[in-house]
This record gives sequence, C-alpha cells and structure tokens, in this order.
Amino acid sequence: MSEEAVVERPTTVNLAEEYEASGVREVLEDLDRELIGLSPVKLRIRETAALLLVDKARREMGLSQETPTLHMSFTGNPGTGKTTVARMMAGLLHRLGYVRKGHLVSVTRDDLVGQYIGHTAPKTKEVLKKAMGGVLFIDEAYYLYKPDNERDYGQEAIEILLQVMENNRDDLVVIMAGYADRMDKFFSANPGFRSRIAHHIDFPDYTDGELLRISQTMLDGQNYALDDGAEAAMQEYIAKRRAQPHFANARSIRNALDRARLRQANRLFTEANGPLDSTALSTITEDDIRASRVFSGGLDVDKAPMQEAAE
Ligand SMILES: Nc1ncnc2c1ncn2[C@@H]1O[C@H](COP(=O)(O)OP(=O)(O)OP(=O)(O)O)[C@@H](O)[C@H]1O
Repeated sequence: MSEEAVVERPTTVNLAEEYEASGVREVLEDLDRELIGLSPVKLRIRETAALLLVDKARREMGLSQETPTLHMSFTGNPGTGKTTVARMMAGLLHRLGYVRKGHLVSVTRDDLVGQYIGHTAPKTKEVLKKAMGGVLFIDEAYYLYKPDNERDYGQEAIEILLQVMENNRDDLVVIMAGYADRMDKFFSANPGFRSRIAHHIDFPDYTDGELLRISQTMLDGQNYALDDGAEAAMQEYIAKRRAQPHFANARSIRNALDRARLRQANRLFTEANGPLDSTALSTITEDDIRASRVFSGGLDVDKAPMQEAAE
C-alpha cells in the first residue's frame, strides 16, 4: 500500500469557518478600513484570497498537489498604495499558510545589484535570504534590466531571481512594482518573469476627493484635524499639486501634511501667549496649508532633491 493511501483526508470543507479561523477576514477588513478608495484593488485581493482558500482546501482533500504560483506585479503611479497593499498581502499569505513568516522586504535595484564584478550575486542572495518566508517587493523592477548595456550587472540579479522564483515558490513570493508601461516593456524583454507571475494588479491614481479623505484619515491617525478653512484650502492644494511635477498621490499628501504640522507648531510658538488647549494643539488651519509654496507657484523643478520644500 502506498503512503498516500493511508493519509486521512477531510471529506468536506467549511470555507466560512476556514475564512474566520485563518484570520483572512481580519486582514481584508483592515484593508477596507485603512485604505481609502482602491476598490478594484480591494476586489482583486478578495478574489485572490478566495482562490487561495479554495486551493488550500483542495490540497488538503488531495485534489491538487501543486503549490500555486503566487508571484505578482503591482502597477501604478508613485504613492498609489502598492507597498502598503503588498505588506497586507504578505500578512494574508502568511495567514493562509503560503509563507512561513509573512514579512515584507522592500528593495530597489541598488539593493540587488553591485557596482563591481562579483558583487551582484552575493548582494542578491543576501536579500533573498532575508526575504525567505515572506514577500520580496521589488520597486521599479524594470531598472534591473538595461538593454543598452550588455554587460550590466542587473542581468546577473535577474537570473538569480528567476531561478529562485521557480525553485522556492513554496517559501517566497516576489511582487514586482512600478509604472505600468515600463513594467510591460520589462516583461516583454524578460518573458521569464511574465511566465512566473500569475497575478497582475493595477493601482489607479486617486481622485481629488479620495486624496482629501486620505489627508483626513492620515491626520486623524495622529490626532490632528483640518478646520473648515483648512479643508477648503487642502482641496485647492490637491488640485494644484496634482498639476505640478513629481506628484506622488498619497505620498505627496503625507509630505504636505508633515509640512503643515511643522507650520502649525511654528505658528503656535510665535502666536500663543497663554495656555493652549488640546483643540489648539490639534487643529491645522487654513494658513498652515496656504503657506505652502504650491500656492505661490514657486516650484523649481531642477531642485528635485528639494522637492519636498515645494510641498
Ligand atoms: N488608500 C490609501 N489610504 C490611506 N493612505 C494611503 C493610501 N494609499 C497610500 N497611502 C499612504 O500613502 C503613502 C504612500 O503609499 P505607498 O508607499 O504604499 O505607495 P507606493 O505605490 O508603494 O509608492 P512608491 O511606489 O512610490 O513607493 C503611505 O504613507 C501610505 O500609508
């Protein structure tokens, strides 16, 4: 008698119970609650979670043996939530038992590729070692491939990644992220990646209304709030900022709010001459928003590293 024949297998599965017991419901609720907008992304994640739950049940019943391909690509503009969703995806895969630890290691080309001969393989392998048991998130993955330079060390990293994505499918999930058009070109030039990636999720830009809600959620999380004047100013800020260079969706909002809090603190210092209550300490006013250079049109594109000064 083969060993397979004596394995006791369940004859039925209760998916609703599995959904609760695995903690998948919690992750999906966090996703819904913590992230504004992104409904197509949220739908794709719910579908993927369902697929993985069913797949797990099928394997437990002996209906399939294969580990499904879980590598993914997340495409979209900067600041659209790709890293944040990847972190939640890592938690989801962990709860479903697809990865041992469920952590996220986020890297770019510089973390994988060395500057000198012989440096790339150890660098890439070190990153892979750290990511094993979790998710490796490669931001702007297309920079690994430089077609105009035949001897670019990126190729070495690509080969190692392809090998590991095939051989360690049961312990490492790779998510490649970046602009949709560049990613498409990258996959066309490197079909090995395309064939190893099963799930493609596209992240849309946020609307102005969503960015306003994101700013309110971000402030709320830090016990700050916009007063009415500040809310109107923020609305204008968003429309203006979107039209300027280096706009990065929710990340631009986070940067703008960091600066607004800085201005609020300065204002409190210079204006206040008596005790301040918690409302004063927590309120962002119209002036705190309008003092941004975005309103005076003073953006100097050549000063990219100083970009934030414009926000
Ligand atoms: N839908 C959202 N609701 C609330 N906060 C969000 C949302 N999307 C993104 N954020 C916040 O915006 C910031 C940028 O998001 P994130 O780093 O996930 O974007 P990204 O697409 O990975 O950007 P990049 O590729 O440029 O690094 C984070 O601070 C994140 O918490």
